[in-house]
Amino acid sequence: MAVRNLDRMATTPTPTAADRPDQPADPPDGPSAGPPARRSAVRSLLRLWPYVRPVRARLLTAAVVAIVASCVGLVIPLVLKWMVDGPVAERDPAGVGLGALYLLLLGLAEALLFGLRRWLVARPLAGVEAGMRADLYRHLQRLPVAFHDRWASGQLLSRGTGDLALLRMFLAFPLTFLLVNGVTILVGVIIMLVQDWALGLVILGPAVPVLLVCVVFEKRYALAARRAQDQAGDLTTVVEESVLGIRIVKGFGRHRSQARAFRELSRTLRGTELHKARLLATIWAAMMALPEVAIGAALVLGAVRVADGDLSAGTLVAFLSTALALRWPVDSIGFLLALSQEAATATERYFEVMDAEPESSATTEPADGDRDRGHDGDRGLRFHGVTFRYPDAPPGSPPVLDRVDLHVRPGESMALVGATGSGKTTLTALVPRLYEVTEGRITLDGTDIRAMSREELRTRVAVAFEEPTLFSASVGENVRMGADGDAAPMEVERALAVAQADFVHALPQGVDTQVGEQGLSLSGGQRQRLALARAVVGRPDFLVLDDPLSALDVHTEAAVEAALRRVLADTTALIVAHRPSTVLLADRVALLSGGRVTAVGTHHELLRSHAEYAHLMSGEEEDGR
Ligand SMILES: Nc1ncnc2c1ncn2[C@@H]1O[C@H](COP(=O)(O)OP(=O)(O)OP(=O)(O)O)[C@@H](O)[C@H]1O
Repeated sequence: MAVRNLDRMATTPTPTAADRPDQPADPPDGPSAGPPARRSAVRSLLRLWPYVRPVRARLLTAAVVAIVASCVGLVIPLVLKWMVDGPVAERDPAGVGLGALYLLLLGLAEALLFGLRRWLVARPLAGVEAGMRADLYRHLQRLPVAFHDRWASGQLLSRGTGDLALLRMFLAFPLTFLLVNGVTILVGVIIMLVQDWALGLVILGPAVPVLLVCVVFEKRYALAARRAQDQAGDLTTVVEESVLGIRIVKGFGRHRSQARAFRELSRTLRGTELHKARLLATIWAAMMALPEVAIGAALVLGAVRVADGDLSAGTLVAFLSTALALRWPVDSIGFLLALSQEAATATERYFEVMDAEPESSATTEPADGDRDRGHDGDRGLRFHGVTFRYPDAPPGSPPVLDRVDLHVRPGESMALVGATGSGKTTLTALVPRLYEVTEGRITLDGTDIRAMSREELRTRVAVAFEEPTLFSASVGENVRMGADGDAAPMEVERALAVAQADFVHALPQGVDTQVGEQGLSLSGGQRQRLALARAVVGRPDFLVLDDPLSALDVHTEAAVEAALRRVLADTTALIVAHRPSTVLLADRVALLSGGRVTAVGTHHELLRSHAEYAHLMSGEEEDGR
């Protein structure tokens, strides 16, 4: 199926956030889970509280330290006033020297306090980020396959990396500095009003237009930030698909079209980022220009009043120094608001995934029919009127599986045959509960699989798929994953022998050889055999194999089957098969057609009695002989 996905990727670009540049992008979580059209940034950010709670004391201390540091900065103008009206006016060099010493000490204290703040927050915030990332990863593992079918992996990756980094930055800077700057501005304004209330009012003049600009900016920036973050997720998806599908991209000469798709997405993202930059530039300009005009006006008015003798020169110096000291806290508000908006968006995107319902671990009561488990007719693997429709299938579309009845007897191996797209993979995916049946039930030795815990089910049922996924680990570790990682070396050897994976011993470090990302350094057949060894290492009662031997030559396949029969004589197996060679090795065959099992029998019986089966097998019948 992965190969199919890559094929699709190479030919049909999926719709992305970038295709909808005029709207905030919907998360790819189905129609109902889109972001609210208008949301409160504060409410979104409040959801971070459970993560911030454990480090709240540190954050609060850091904020207090920053406020003290900032207020220390505001004392400097008062020392200046004292110097200008005192020692400077009186031409007292010792007093000026003392004043300079005070200024130096105040500056030093301010710098040290800001340094202390950074030290206080660095470690706990790295912990918050790591904790959130661990929760996200854990949650992703628990989400049903249907969720992963719907979501582009790049969207998930970008949430686990870029968005979380944004959140750490928000907790380190904007969260603290919006508070620190707010308090600094308040204290500074009070100092200025106390110095001279008329000049203070002049300085306060631009407050109303600045507030209006902030409100408009906040709304627009929220939309732009959401769009940019979603588009970054789309871009990650394209990069990831191109890297994973590099063989198909190269094999089909798709590098130009992939490069074009990448360019288009990055151009769209660049456009959105420029839009954000323009919004940011506008608010910076407003936040810098308006207070600057007010300071200019206060300077003129103050100078006139000093000339008239209404105001002391020291007061004017102190007043203007305070106003200038407030410039950075005011100027940076736009930037801090922008970061806060991005953090609110990142929080929403994070919780869109975290809010998705995980696989339920609850078990249901066994149906009445399940109570007499062990009854001969019920033993083995049984499908009872199983109907299945994919969760994201269009409403009204016919089910993929329609009232399927099938009984694989204990110890029997049953081949599942059907035209491409007939639902074979889907049927096998229902046994380990990768998807839940829509109607009907599946029983293992008479027990409904929904009445078992997932752990129990996955101990009893092992699976291997046509496209084998190997993890970046040693061969042994990959195989042991089939037995909760605790299979003895003897068991691993046995499983490798069943899967005819003798090639492992010729690898540089034998079973300790690392296999690369997705085992790309091994051949398709070798990977399939390792995946099969992983499936059998735990000696499962039930084995579900989705055409896992397709890449093997007929002789190796026969050897694998013979070993499987010998070693796993008690195992009940359902094997999706395309080739007559595979089918011949099964005890019986079930034909899946039109979503139903239309015939069950031995290969030869079906060949004689069933035209569709004969037709399906005819393509390779000659080769199989
Ligand atoms: N995740 C999914 N979401 C929605 N529809 C799906 C999904 N996976 C498969 N389908 C659809 O379900 C139907 C059965 O697919 P399935 O993969 O089970 O067929 P198959 O018999 O295994 O085919 P093949 O022999 O080609 O592997 C197809 O029409 C397919 O498009």
